[in-house]
Amino acid sequence: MISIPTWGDRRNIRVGLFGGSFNPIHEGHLQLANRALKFLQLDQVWLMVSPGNPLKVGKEMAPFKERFQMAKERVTGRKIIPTDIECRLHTRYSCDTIRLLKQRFPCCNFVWLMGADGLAQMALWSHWKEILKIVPMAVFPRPSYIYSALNGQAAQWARRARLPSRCATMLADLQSPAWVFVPAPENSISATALRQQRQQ
Ligand SMILES: Nc1ncnc2c1ncn2[C@@H]1O[C@H](COP(=O)(O)OP(=O)(O)OP(=O)(O)O)[C@@H](O)[C@H]1O
Ligand SMILES: O=C(O)c1ccc[n+]([C@@H]2O[C@H](COP(=O)([O-])O)[C@@H](O)[C@H]2O)c1
Repeated sequence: MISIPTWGDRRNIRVGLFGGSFNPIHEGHLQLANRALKFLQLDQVWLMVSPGNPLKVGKEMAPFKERFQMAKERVTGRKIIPTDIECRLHTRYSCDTIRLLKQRFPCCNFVWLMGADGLAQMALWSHWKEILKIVPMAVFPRPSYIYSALNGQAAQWARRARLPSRCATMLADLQSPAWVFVPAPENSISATALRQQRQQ
């Protein structure tokens, strides 16, 4: 269950929404979540284990329970919170998830977090333009995807909404569309490579 901290004062809490298959969770995911906490000055990152990426139907996928359990075991600390919220909301498409979360948690200012590969293929997502219009977004480098991310259809469509990385600390509080490409160390690890290693 997600517990929302309450501040004695005023402000909404800043939450990074980090969705993924996490099949399995790995160091690249944790690096991204930790970098987001610091660089965007977030209060929490919700690591939303996907019941099933709509673009990965038919691909090798461990059962949801197993992926969620691995995420809970791997994540330490209180700011990165593995959650099954998409199962609870009965959503699979990110746009539906974001719409519902914004309604249910008006005390939260959300930012969508993803690696460069996500932005590179975002134009294949359901209602991708609406996603860009309703939530600010932070994109993190991933080897071999940076060029396709920054030159892809989604980035080009939203090019006027791209802000310099020095704006990252206020991204959660900004009106969307707004997005930042976050400078961060690159890590070539992938869940695909880990699954292949296990099979050898
Ligand atoms: N090495 C990495 N560097 C930066 N971002 C990453 C990295 N690995 C995963 N991500 C990001 O984490 C999120 C969840 O990714 P996902 O669970 O699909 O992992 P993956 O390693 O890409 O899996 P697979 O190889 O099975 O496609 C996505 O936004 C993805 O861009
Ligand atoms: O909404 C969509 O159409 C959509 C299509 C592909 C991926 N996503 C989301 O993107 C996030 C990353 O997915 P994945 O499988 O690459 O880890 C996860 O939250 C998915 O639900 C969403």
